[in-house]
Amino acid sequence: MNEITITRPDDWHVHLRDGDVLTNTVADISRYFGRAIVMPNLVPPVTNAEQATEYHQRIMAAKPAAHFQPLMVLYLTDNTTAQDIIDAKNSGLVFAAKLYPAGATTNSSSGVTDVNNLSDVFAAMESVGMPLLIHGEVTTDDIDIFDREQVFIDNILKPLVENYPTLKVVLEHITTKNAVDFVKGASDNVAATITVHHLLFNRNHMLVGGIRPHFFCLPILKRNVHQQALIEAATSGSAKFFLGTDSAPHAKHAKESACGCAGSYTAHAAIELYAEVFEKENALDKLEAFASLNGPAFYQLPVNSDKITLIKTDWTVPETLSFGDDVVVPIRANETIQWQVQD
Ligand SMILES: NC(=O)N[C@@H](CC(=O)O)C(=O)O
Ligand SMILES: [Zn+2]
Ligand SMILES: [Zn+2]
Repeated sequence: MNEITITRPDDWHVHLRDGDVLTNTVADISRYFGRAIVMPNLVPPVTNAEQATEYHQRIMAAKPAAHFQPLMVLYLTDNTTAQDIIDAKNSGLVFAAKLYPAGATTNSSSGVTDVNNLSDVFAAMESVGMPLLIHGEVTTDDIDIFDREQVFIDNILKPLVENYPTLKVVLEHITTKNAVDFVKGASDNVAATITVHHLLFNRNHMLVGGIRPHFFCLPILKRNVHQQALIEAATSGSAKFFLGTDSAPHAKHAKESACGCAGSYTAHAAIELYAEVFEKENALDKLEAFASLNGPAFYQLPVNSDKITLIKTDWTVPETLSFGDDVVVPIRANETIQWQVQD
C-alpha cells in the first residue's frame, strides 16, 4: 500500500513544555493532530483551573494550526481538593487529571505521595466524569527500575480501580505485557495509551553497542517480549488502546549528559512512525481505530470530522530540530522514514 487516508488523529499524551519552545512544539503537534492531551508537568505544575486556562492561552498564542485544540490536564498533588476538580471541569478547558507518583518522572516532585489521601478527589472525578491519567510506576529504591510498572499495577492500580469502579482510568505510556493484560482484563472504564517509541524499540536498542540517551524515557524501555505485547495490543483493534506519543522534548545537552533527562521527542513524525509499525504487522487497517477513534470514544468526545492522508515517500529526519534557543534531537535523527503526511 502506498497511500492511506484516515480520520484526523489525536494525541492523548504529549508534553509541549512552556515559554519560547512552544513555537516549536505546538507547530509539530498541530501539523496534523486534531487534539492533544497536554501534560501538566511544568515547573511549577498546572494544579488548578486558573493555571490551566493561562497555559491554554500561551499554547494558543503560539499559533497552532486552525484544526488544533489543546485539551488541558490538572496535575494532582497531595493538596488537590474536590473543589479543584469541579472548578477545572467548569472551565471547559480541562479534560483530565494526572496522577504522578511523587518522584516517578520528570517534574514529578510535587506529585502524590499516597493515593489514599485523594479519596475525595477521585470521588469528585467520578461524579463529574473526568478521567484519571496515571504515570504507573512505584518509586521506592527497593524496586528495580524495570519492575516499577508491574509493581504499581499490582499494589496501587488494582485496588484503585476496585475502589472506584466508575472512575475512568488511563494507564499512560504502558511498557509491559503485565500492563496489556491488566488493561484487557479490566472494565471498559480502564484504557491505556501506547507510545510509538515503545512499539519501535526495546532495551537492547538503548543499551547494546553503546548507551543511547535519546532512547532513555520513563517508564524505561523493557525486554523484547514486552515490546511484542505492546505491538499486539496496539494493532489488535481493541478499543482499550489508543495513541499517546508521550513526545517529551529535552534540550540536546540535557539528554547527552552524565545524568541525562528522561524523555524522547517524536512529535515531528509520530503518525508516520506508528504507520511504519502497523504496516510491518500487516495491520494498517487498524491504524485509524488506534489513532483516531478509540481515544475520542473513551473520552466521550466526537471523532474529528476531517481526514489526513499518509503517502509512501522516503524523507530524512534532521539531525536536530529548533527548541527555542536550543535544539532537540528527534527520534530517527539523520535516518529515513518511509511514510509522510500529505500537506
Ligand atoms: N516520559 C518521560 O520520560 N518523560 C516525561 C514525563 C513522563 O511522561 O513521565 C517528561 O516530561 O519529560
Ligand atoms: Zn509519565
Ligand atoms: Zn509523558
